[in-house]
Amino acid sequence: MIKFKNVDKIYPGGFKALDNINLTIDDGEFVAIIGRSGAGKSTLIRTINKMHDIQSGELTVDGLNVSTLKGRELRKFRRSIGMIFQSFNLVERTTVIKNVLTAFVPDLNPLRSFFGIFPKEYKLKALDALEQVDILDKAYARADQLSGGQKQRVALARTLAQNPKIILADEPVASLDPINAKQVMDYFKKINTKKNIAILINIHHVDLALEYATRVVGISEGKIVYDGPSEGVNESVLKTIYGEDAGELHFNEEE
Ligand SMILES: Nc1ncnc2c1ncn2[C@@H]1O[C@H](COP(=O)(O)OP(=O)(O)OP(=O)(O)O)[C@@H](O)[C@H]1O
Repeated sequence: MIKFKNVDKIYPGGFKALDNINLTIDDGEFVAIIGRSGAGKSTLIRTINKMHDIQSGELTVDGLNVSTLKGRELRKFRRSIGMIFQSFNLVERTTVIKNVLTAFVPDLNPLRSFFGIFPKEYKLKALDALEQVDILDKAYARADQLSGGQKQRVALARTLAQNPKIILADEPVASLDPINAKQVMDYFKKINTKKNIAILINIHHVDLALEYATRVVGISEGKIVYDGPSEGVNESVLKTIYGEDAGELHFNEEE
């Protein structure tokens, strides 16, 4: 369970990017975070694995106070939380399987890690993760030979290899065409339902957010202005989140 209690995030320079956030996310939920550019979506997601520190309030994950974590404890904590980025963050000039195997680097002794020697058990786990996102046939292809959608599936496999309880995804489909975007979203859904992994996804595509997430959190100027089921997101909610420009989203209540 992720719990924000009166959380503020203030960037150096004094900009308040999160303003009194109160939010509880249970195990296995699929939550989309939506809002205008600069609303604070990335900041919110990145406080959860302490990529960003908070300034006040309390943020806990399964009872652990995130602010107090450091060193080995923080590294262990981060391994239980997968992170997916818009830009995939793969090592392009190496194979797909080696990219997935990087998930196990923290488990290796330094010598094995230096030479990139992975025990068979880890290779089998990496292949299994690739199979879960149906990309096993590309295991020995170089990452730079894959399409954007395939790269994001490899990134998902690498995250799955970590055996996370939570996956944070920061605009994971923003650079994909609509077909690949839907395909990647299908894998998020599959992982969420089959493995009961909580998914928190920042997304600009409102249609995809409503189709895939069961819960939507709308952010505006660092504040939560909507938190409820996807079905509850109507035109007036979109106006609250996006302002009057929401009309341009062509939201259709009858869909
Ligand atoms: N390192 C930083 N230093 C100062 N201000 C920052 C920093 N990172 C983000 N901000 C500001 O905090 C606010 C929230 O940024 P954030 O990236 O969380 O927004 P976002 O909703 O994810 O936007 P986008 O959809 O464009 O990615 C923005 O006004 C941004 O300019």
